[in-house]
Amino acid sequence: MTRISSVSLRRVLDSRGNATVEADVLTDAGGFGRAAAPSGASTGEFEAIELPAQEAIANAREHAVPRLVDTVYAGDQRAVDNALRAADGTDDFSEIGANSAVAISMAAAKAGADTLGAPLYQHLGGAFRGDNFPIPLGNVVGGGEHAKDATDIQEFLSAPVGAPSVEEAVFANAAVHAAIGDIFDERDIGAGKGDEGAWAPPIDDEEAFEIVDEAVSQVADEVGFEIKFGLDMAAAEMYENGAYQYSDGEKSTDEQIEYVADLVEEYDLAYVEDPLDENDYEAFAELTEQVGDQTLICGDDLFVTNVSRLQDGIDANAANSILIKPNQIGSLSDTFDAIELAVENGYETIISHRSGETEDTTIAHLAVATDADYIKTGTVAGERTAKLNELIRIADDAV
Ligand SMILES: C=C(OP(=O)(O)O)C(=O)O
Ligand SMILES: [Mg+2]
Repeated sequence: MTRISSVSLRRVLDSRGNATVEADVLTDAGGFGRAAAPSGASTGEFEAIELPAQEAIANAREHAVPRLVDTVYAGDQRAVDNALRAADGTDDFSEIGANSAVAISMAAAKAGADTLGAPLYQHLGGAFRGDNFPIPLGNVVGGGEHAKDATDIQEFLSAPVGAPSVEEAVFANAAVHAAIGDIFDERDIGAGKGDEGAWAPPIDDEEAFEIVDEAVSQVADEVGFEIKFGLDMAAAEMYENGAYQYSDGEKSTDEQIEYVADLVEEYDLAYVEDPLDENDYEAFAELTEQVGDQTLICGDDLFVTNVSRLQDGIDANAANSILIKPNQIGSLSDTFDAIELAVENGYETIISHRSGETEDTTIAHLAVATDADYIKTGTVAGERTAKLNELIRIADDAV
């Protein structure tokens, strides 16, 4: 039986050294699941609410745990998530915290899988999943909200689109990261690392483009398959007083559209996330019209894994892909609903980590379970390699 027999919550560290919520769920039959909530730094305005960890834990213990224990079956994910929604009573999980909600939701899924003796990706995705793997987008250079005194653009992402296997793709991204480190050494550029393990160099975006382009071509030649790159511009963070604020001046919305369209052409970008402000569906639609047949225009802060915001985007023809972050919406059921709506409407899906992470590997399983096109989960750093290594294990039938 997958009936939940206990839910324990505790405060643990995330990769930035902040407190986050970890949940353990046990079932009558001895099934066990553990999951922890990640945390964003460049969060979207419309995300579900993350409460301070202790407050989220106290509120979830009072309101959510009694509704789950001895009542709900961990194998019935909708019932788990409906109980969390009912316990919370708000649209944005501001009562029990999206951090408690998502940790419990993911831990219950793992407990359900464990009770059934199935890997998580199979419990979530069914018997026919496990043969297709997402392309990992690997953050290799970055700045923005993730590192001070580095690039304006938040993330430069290696995209090994021609890799014959997920394992080779993961190693290609690590090789691009290493090649960039070598180029910095040659140019005497001292670079630290940002929150996600990407290089955080004190250079302008133009030089970063040149270096990433060189590293990607060099590694592609070495490995013998195509590697492109992409960006997370996190433009909502730059948008102030009606314009996009760069270190060397500001750009109007029209100038930003032109700038991004030119970058797509010049560097043959595979992917551009949040190139425009999170409230500007119209500008997203204009850019998608211009370059959407050449690249992925992805909504992260724009859609926040929320079906209603995604539906608005579909209606406006804004973007052609969606970033999926379970903690932006607070439950796996809501996450699946967003993925389903995206797929039905021809939007590609990119399952994503947050800048604050733990060793939790749920998103690797989620990507395989939903046959996602891409996964964005870093390149190096233990909390990132935890997910990448889990993908390699899934491909090797070793989970
Ligand atoms: C992973 C990201 O960063 P954060 O978690 O800080 O929102 C992102 O913006 O896509
Ligand atoms: Mg983003």
